[in-house]
Order: sequence, then C-alpha cells, then structure tokens
Amino acid sequence: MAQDVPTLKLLLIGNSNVGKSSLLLRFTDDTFLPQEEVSATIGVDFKVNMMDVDGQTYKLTIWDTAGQERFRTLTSSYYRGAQGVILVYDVSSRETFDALNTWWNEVNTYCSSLDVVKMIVGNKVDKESSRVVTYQEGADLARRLQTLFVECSAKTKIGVEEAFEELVTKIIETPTLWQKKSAPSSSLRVTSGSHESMDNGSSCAC
Ligand SMILES: Nc1nc2c(ncn2[C@@H]2O[C@H](COP(=O)(O)OP(=O)(O)OP(=O)(O)O)[C@@H](O)[C@H]2O)c(=O)[nH]1
Repeated sequence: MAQDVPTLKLLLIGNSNVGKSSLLLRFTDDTFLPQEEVSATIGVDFKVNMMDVDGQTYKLTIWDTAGQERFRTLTSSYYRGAQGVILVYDVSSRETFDALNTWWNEVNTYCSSLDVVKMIVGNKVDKESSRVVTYQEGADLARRLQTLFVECSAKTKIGVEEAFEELVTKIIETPTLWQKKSAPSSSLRVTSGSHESMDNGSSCAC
C-alpha cells in the first residue's frame, strides 16, 4: 500500500455486551456471529478498513476495547492518537445507557484534545420489542454532550456503515484533527477490510 495513505484512529467504548465487537465485525467483514460464537474482548482488539472519501483513500484503524473492567488495562494508551471515539450502548438496556456518563468522563480524562469527534451509538435496534431507551433519549443526550448520534443494529446491518461514514466525514472536516489542507466530505465508499497487528501510525489528536 502507498505510504501516504492518511491514517485515522477510531475507538469503540461502552459497557460489556453492548455489541462493540459485533459492530466492528459487521463494518469490516460484513458478518454477524451467533451468540454462542461470541466471546468477551480481553484488553483490546484492532482492525483496519480502507475508506474512500472523494477520491482520497483513508486507512481506518479501529480499536475495540473490552467493556469489562477487569479486562481493561493500559486505558490511556487506547486513547492516545485517537481522532474519533464511538460510545456504544444497547437500546434494550437502560444500564448501558446510564453508563455513558462514566464512559464520557473517561473520554474527557484521557483525550486531551477537545476536538476529538465523539459519536453516541444506540445498538441492537432489531430488538424493538425489548427497547427501553427511546430514540429521543439518545438524541437528547447527544445534543447535550454535543456529539453525533446514530441508532443501528450489528445484527441486521442497519445504520452501521452510516455511523462510521458520518464519524469519518466529521473528522476530515475538523481541521485541527487533520493535516490536509482541503477537507472533502462526500462520496464515501468502503473498499476493503483486514485484520492487522497493533501498530498505530495515525497523525494524532489526543
Ligand atoms: N440482537 C442483537 N444482538 C447483538 C447485536 N450486536 C451484538 N449483539 C449480541 O450481543 C452480545 C454481545 O456482543 P459483543 O459484540 O461481544 O459485545 P461487546 O460490547 O464487544 O462486549 P465486550 O467485548 O465484553 O466489551 C453477543 O451475544 C452478540 O451476538 C445487535 O445488533 N442485535
């Protein structure tokens, strides 16, 4: 791959079981694993996806962090160099929505740059009959915290690609996060997915 492909670092955080790993797998491999094949993330997992924005290819390095406290080590290093943070909750679990306050505090503790783009994502909208957090509640919280907001389902795929596209577009449009002179913002296209070892070459923000 050409060396001048810009790299963006994105981070998935939120309580255990909200579907962070499933969202990442859906986005990079367009797959959803059945419940019996899913295991809790230990520490951090890391995937790479290429995305085209107006003829420019970007390399997305997406870090999937463990939701369980006992598996969270080296927290500050997850955040180092991140340009985008996705805070995930499960629309069928009030507890995971309430926990966003704690995750928000963690972001603000470890991300020194105020410009890091944050997005709140309500996952599992396919479980409509078990929903306990309304769309409006999610949207209101996002407005209060001044973040982006998307509802989606890793299971059905709905909203997943749009979430990543919106986040990346906002990062590219934020000059302080971005070294390029121009900041194009349309015609997004995901081109490929792969799994890579931990190596972060992003131009940094926090
Ligand atoms: N119905 C439904 N189930 C989902 C969805 N996304 C994830 N799940 C299920 O939720 C459970 C937890 O998913 P994970 O992706 O492992 O959750 P996680 O947030 O990465 O969990 P940790 O690694 O412990 O932090 C699994 O049984 C998934 O199959 C979704 O969109 N809809």
